[in-house]
Amino acid sequence: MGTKEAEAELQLQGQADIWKYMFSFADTMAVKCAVELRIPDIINMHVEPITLSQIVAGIPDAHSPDISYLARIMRLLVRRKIFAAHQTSEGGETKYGLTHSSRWLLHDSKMTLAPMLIMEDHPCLMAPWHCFGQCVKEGGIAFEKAHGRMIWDYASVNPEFNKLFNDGMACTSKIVMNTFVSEYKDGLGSVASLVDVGGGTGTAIAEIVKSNPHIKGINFDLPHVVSTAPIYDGVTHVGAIPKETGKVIIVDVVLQPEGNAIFDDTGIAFDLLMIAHVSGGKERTELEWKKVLEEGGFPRYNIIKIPALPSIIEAFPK
Ligand SMILES: C[S@@+](CC[C@H](N)C(=O)[O-])C[C@H]1O[C@@H](n2cnc3c(N)ncnc32)[C@H](O)[C@@H]1O
Repeated sequence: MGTKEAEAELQLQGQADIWKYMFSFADTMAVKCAVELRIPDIINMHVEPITLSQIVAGIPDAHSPDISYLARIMRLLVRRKIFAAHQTSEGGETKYGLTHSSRWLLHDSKMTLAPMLIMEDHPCLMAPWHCFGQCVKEGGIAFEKAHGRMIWDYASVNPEFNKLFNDGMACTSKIVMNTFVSEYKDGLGSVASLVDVGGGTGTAIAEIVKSNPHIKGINFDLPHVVSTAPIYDGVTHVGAIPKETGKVIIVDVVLQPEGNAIFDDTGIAFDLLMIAHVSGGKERTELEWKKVLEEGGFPRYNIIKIPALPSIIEAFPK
């Protein structure tokens, strides 16, 4: 290929990339629609792949459904491997089944990302993403620019948002803790009491205590969050870290900006999420964690990689 043709090809690819990024949100909205309509649950209930009419028949309150819209949304979702399309016979109706991705979107499953997806893609939490330019130009907090107050204040006066947020966090915690308790057995053996700082409604500490009944669990969060938290055996509130024997166990992303592991891209997106939703929050590279921990009086640390988005960071006081 000559230089001119190669340049033209690169230009065309560049244009195609921009079209793709311009409409990346279409994937998000299509998945959100499927979760809102509980399509994964409807398919799961039937056990076997089902037709569009069967899907529509299972959608609650669909009084005058438009199946052609659903067909077009499903076409994209099949392309993205969220659902699998099965052609039963030549010219026969397509049937839709679950995939490894949509199994994570079942509402009534112990391990689900559905509440997190509904939360993150809610207009209220999407609005701050539109304020990034403003943040770069003048600093400040994206959520506050979009909603006039910080996220935790907003949640404290808006019970519906408080529930949306806490439910999203709780389902994510359950997934991460499932991996955490099996991958960090040794680290938990010697722990007598454990404080989850900013532990939300206590899902994480409850999961830890359930499989480690020797641990006294303490869930620490804001009053409007704790007041809606379920009661868990072995979990109470407030605590402190003993100087000599204590450690801080952090379960958070360790960014690998150049990395190619399966969660590395999502880690970078989570860092932007921190700009969008919280004040001063960020995801950190190992070097940044080291600095924060040293400044906080925890000069020794281990990073334990687990098969999950976050890693385990054990930090020990001087
Ligand atoms: C990103 S959420 C994490 C929730 C939980 N750790 C989880 O992973 O599911 C951050 C939590 O910090 C809590 N929080 C924010 N500021 C706080 C403060 N000053 N004191 C205690 N908790 C706080 C929020 O209410 C929220 O539940």
